[in-house]
Amino acid sequence: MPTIRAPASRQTATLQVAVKCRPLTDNESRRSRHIIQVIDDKNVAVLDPDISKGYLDLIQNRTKEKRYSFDHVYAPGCSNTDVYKNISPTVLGVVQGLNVTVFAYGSTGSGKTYTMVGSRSDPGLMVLSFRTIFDQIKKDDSSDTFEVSCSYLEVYNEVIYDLLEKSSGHLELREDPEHGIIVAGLRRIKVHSADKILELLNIGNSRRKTESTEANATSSRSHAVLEITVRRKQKGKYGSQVLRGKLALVDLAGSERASETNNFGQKLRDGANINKSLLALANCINALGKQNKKGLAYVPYRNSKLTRILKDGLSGNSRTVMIATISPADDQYHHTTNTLKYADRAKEIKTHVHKILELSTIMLKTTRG
Ligand SMILES: Nc1ncnc2c1ncn2[C@@H]1O[C@H](COP(=O)(O)OP(=O)(O)OP(=O)(O)O)[C@@H](O)[C@H]1O
Repeated sequence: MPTIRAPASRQTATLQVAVKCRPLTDNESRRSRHIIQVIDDKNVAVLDPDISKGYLDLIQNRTKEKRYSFDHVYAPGCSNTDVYKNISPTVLGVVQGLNVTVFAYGSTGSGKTYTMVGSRSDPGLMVLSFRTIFDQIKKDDSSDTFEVSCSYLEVYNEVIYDLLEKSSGHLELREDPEHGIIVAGLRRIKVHSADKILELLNIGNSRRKTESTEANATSSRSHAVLEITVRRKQKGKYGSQVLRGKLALVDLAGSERASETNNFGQKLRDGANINKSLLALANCINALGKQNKKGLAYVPYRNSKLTRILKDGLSGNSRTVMIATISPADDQYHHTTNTLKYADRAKEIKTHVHKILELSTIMLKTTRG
């Protein structure tokens, strides 16, 4: 169906960046020190992992302690619901025809899957998002009608698979003049309740490639993208128009150092491919951050499937939230500061948000007269 942009609603948005620190795991509590100090709901310090340094080192700047500021900082005691409370208004833009992207970024074992998928007692952002979308639709007292559909894919070793297909073949990315980057042949299922999406999410997650690595017992070896599309049909004086909003929820695979995971063979190759796409993502974040500070810079989206899929979320028509996940353990200092460095750069990224209107057949007939 042909689409047009709604020019009146076009606005610039800044990427919203939040940091979530998980608690020490039981294993870590025995061998690691907690080095994350959440100063307040916007500021966080990573303490020097070397405890031999004292006050004098600190004032003479000989310490590796680092401080950062973000839109939100969540301490280890915070639940996924606490995180969701602050992003819920953004997520609900999807019911008004806006595109929204939420992604978790962090090293292996830092809590990305926990944040996006969660557990029964602490549901993650994917589950909380689609529950509130359906609640919002139920509460809507206009005469608009809604159609919700969902797709779920993974990028594993630079190959795209449909997580909603039992034995999915390799899927290809295509550039569509109206819809931007699309995944050809990806199944999109119409859903009428949050429970149905939860069922699809669980089926998809059971098909996701996970492995036990030294760094995380159930490490995600693929990047997963759950996409929820809401088509809102509005009846007006001159026929009807359809607003189309899209919510992309992304759980990235963890970046890791081969030397730390003790992987070899296939696992090592997986790790290299995961790192390749995460490096491409980091390079895009770098370039986009520079672009907003110093003007135009080349952004290498085409270097990986992941960055092509995330292109809209990173600079195009999307309100975007990045949740940087970190571990509080002292032996993760380098991973943590690396994650926070990219999160800090991502704060500079701007997107350009506008509603997408689909021209309905009624309207086309009217305009064709
Ligand atoms: N907020 C939290 N509260 C309690 N446990 C948590 C929390 N966040 C993460 N964990 C635990 O930490 C471990 C690693 O988390 P998770 O699997 O989400 O990491 P990940 O970043 O997705 O890792 P990978 O990239 O390897 O897939 C899991 O055992 C998880 O249950």
